[in-house]
Amino acid sequence: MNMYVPIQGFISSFRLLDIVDILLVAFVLYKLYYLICNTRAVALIKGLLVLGAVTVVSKVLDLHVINWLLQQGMTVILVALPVVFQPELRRALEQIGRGRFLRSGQGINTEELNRLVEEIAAVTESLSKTRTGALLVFEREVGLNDYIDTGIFIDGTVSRELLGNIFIPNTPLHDGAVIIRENKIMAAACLLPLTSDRSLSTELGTRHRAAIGISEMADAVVVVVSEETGAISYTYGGHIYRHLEVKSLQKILLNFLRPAPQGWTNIFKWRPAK
Ligand SMILES: Nc1ncnc2c1ncn2[C@@H]1O[C@H](COP(=O)(O)OP(=O)(O)OP(=O)(O)O)[C@@H](O)[C@H]1O
Repeated sequence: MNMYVPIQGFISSFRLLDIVDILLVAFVLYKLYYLICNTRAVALIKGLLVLGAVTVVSKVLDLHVINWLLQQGMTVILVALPVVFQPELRRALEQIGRGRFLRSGQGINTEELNRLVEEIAAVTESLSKTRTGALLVFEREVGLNDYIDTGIFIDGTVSRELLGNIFIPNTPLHDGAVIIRENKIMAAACLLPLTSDRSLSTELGTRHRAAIGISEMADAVVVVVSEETGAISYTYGGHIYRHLEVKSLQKILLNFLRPAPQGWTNIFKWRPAK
């Protein structure tokens, strides 16, 4: 039998639409990768891959009992997934619903971004020196209107003076978080969800737990200044990165908030901020 016949058959039946089909699947997989990278879901996927590999090996070796147990376990895991990963699923659906899944552009230009980051660096440095507690949430693709609604609406351009004023202790706006959208302070004194992660250091109180909590629910990047130590930290994807220098914070913010390249041609060149 000629072994090239199936390949020839495959090539001759290949249509232009199949290329479109493959490109679409590649695009959706790429976007899904962006949604889950730097989240808890990565560890889960690794776990599922290991379980899948063990299931295949047990099937090949005819280990009936182990194979049966693994298959039953898989069913339970698949049913439990939507419950455990409700925040991630909600985030994914929100992005699709807001049309962001297909959008690569953001509303802030490089000049505005540089100014924003300068202002944030200046105010963070001064808050850190005076040991004034602060919580700054930078909205990215996932909308934070639910949390903006819990605070006091401001809608003012970001400046070191305005932010410095907001966080003066014992004033009405200092308690809670400031939420920033592009280069606007949308609201202050916002209430954020606390993380339920029990493995966190006991040094971290509610301010830091709120910063981690919101970063689990959305793709926001959050800057925290500790009232107790003046230490600067940021959170993203449910992780906290502590004791930052102002210079590193500037680089991190530039990276996270930089405008994405515009247009379809650049969509595959774009990389999620790490
Ligand atoms: N759910 C929340 N959402 C927004 N802000 C919160 C929330 N819970 C607490 N905060 C802020 O954190 C402050 C309390 O900080 P706390 O001392 O418990 O935290 P911490 O992580 O130890 O921070 P610090 O190092 O600054 O003391 C509150 O006054 C309030 O401003």
